[in-house]
Amino acid sequence: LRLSLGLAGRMGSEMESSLETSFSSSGAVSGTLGLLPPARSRIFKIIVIGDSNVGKTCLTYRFCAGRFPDRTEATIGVDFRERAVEIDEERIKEIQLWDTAGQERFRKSMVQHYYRNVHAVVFVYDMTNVASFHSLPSWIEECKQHLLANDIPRILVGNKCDLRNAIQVPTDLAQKFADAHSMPLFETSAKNPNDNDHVEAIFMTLAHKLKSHKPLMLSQPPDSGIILKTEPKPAVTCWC
Ligand SMILES: Nc1nc2c(ncn2[C@@H]2O[C@H](COP(=O)(O)OP(=O)(O)OP(=O)(O)O)[C@@H](O)[C@H]2O)c(=O)[nH]1
Repeated sequence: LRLSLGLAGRMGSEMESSLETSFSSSGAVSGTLGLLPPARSRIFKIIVIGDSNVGKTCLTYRFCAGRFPDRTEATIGVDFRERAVEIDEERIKEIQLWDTAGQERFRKSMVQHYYRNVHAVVFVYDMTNVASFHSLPSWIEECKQHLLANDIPRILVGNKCDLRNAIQVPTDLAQKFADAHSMPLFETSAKNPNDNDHVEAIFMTLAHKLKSHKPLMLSQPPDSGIILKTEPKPAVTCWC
């Protein structure tokens, strides 16, 4: 299921408490999700941020659709992808991945919406592009500026590890950075699921960390799209 909201113009101030979403037949389809999720599902909102071209769309697609997309275009605004998962044999939870635009011109008007009611953040860099690694402090700074609580789980993901001969960011350097910012580091490939840390395992690890968080509530209006209503901020959870 892909919930698409590409244009800033569609995101008015009512977005603070609700998101009007629309279905896209061309989008990612969850392996376990029916056409409409059950009412009152638990939703974990995870934003995926990093420079343009690092592979945010491919990573979220890999997790939600189970494969590498045939082609991608620069994300405009934000794309949502969702997948229902079972955690510790508990009832189904919705993992909602916000695939944000890396290009400044495609994100600036809606950036404040990304950061509302976030449960976790995934910072992505491209292992074959050292500039995307050097940009990470500015992404961390952006989170700070949007008053993201310090205790919100964050992870660092180096993508494209399948391009072995082109690696520019050594693991030990990335590990030092991750340690300095108290984040776990994962190196992966959205393209080749057999390389290093599996995308599936990365997001499921995050979901396990989140399971004690207070959920967003989901309700279904009688004759329109789905409305996701936010509850008060999630309870504090330790990321350790
Ligand atoms: N070899 C390889 N290529 C990848 C991988 N992940 C993404 N790519 C390629 O990298 C390019 C950018 O991928 P996207 O997922 O669109 O990047 P993005 O970070 O979403 O970019 P923006 O939407 O502009 O922010 C595409 O050509 C992908 O095919 C990977 O794991 N390995």
